[in-house]
Amino acid sequence: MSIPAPDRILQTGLAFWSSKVLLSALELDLFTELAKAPANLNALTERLKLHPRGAQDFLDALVSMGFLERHEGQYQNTEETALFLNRDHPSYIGSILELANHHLYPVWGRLTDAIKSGKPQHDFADGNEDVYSILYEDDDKLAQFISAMSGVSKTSNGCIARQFPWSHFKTFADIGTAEGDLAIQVALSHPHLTGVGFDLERIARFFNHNVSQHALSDRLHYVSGDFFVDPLPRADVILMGHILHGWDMGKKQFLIKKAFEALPEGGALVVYESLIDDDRRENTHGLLMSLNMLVETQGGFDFTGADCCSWLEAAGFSGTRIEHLQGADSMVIAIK
Ligand SMILES: C[S@@+](CC[C@H](N)C(=O)[O-])C[C@H]1O[C@@H](n2cnc3c(N)ncnc32)[C@H](O)[C@@H]1O
Repeated sequence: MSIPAPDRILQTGLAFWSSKVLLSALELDLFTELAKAPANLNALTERLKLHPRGAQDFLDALVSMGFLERHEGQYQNTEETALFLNRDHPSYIGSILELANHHLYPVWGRLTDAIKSGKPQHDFADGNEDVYSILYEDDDKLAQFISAMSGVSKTSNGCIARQFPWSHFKTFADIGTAEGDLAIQVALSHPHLTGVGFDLERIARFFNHNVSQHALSDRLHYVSGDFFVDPLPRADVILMGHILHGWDMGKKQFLIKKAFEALPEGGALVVYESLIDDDRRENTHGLLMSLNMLVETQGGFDFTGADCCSWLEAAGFSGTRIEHLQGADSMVIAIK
């Protein structure tokens, strides 16, 4: 009979150590600095303005975690960090980690209060404000959040562009598009499509800038609106990425109904999230994402594929099916 070991308990209980080392490395722009050229301890200590006391342990912790390499005293990025954590590289995904470092890390520090009270844990959480109206009051936080959305969604967006049967459709609308990464990836892969990004008015400049950088302004357009107030743009395919999980049950149903109304017969709704497995015991990321909605929003929660299919069918959709995208993300496809 094997005796249980405490290793996993300790690893999880202290996981914030390694998490914070990675987040601080990003905050210090270490990976971007090393993308210019490998450097030794002294050079990095000076360039990043580190105190000598912790510098070597910090850098070697990153080596041991597999985020840096060290050869003959010279530190350099790994293939992974060079690709994803160098701010100057097009595949940079660090913006979600920047959001985690500045915003989520302190808010998650109050998780116990959230679990006991059922309330979000921002400083403003006692009011009834929605998280966006507060986050978007500050230009820097807005820019960070919008770019973080592309960081967290980029890989799944690429899967949706490849996996969904786009050849059957001509138009699409991405609801809550942020800076339009999904719309751009879909349009780049399928030149016959035209699309709309729909989001709050304050996001327009981020979307338009991103779209023009990809020379897609002739096929992708922005429509400003509030999805709780304004009609959704009409299109053959409506996409909702990480939208429904941010809201309570009534608002989820309201948005699904609006999507149904905006689609033609035969049109498709694609909902994509970190769907929780139906038995609620395997997709840890999906379950933690739901707790993230607890600390972040007034009533949001994540859900299983079966939950989502049943809500879509209740709204009149048929032919619902679930397809895995990558990592913890899956999409639910439903036909009107
Ligand atoms: C969690 S982000 C998801 C962004 C993107 N779809 C993705 O998956 O990366 C939610 C998006 O919904 C937008 N949003 C929030 N409330 C909205 C509202 N009332 N009307 C329209 N868009 C809204 C936000 O501005 C944000 O871009």
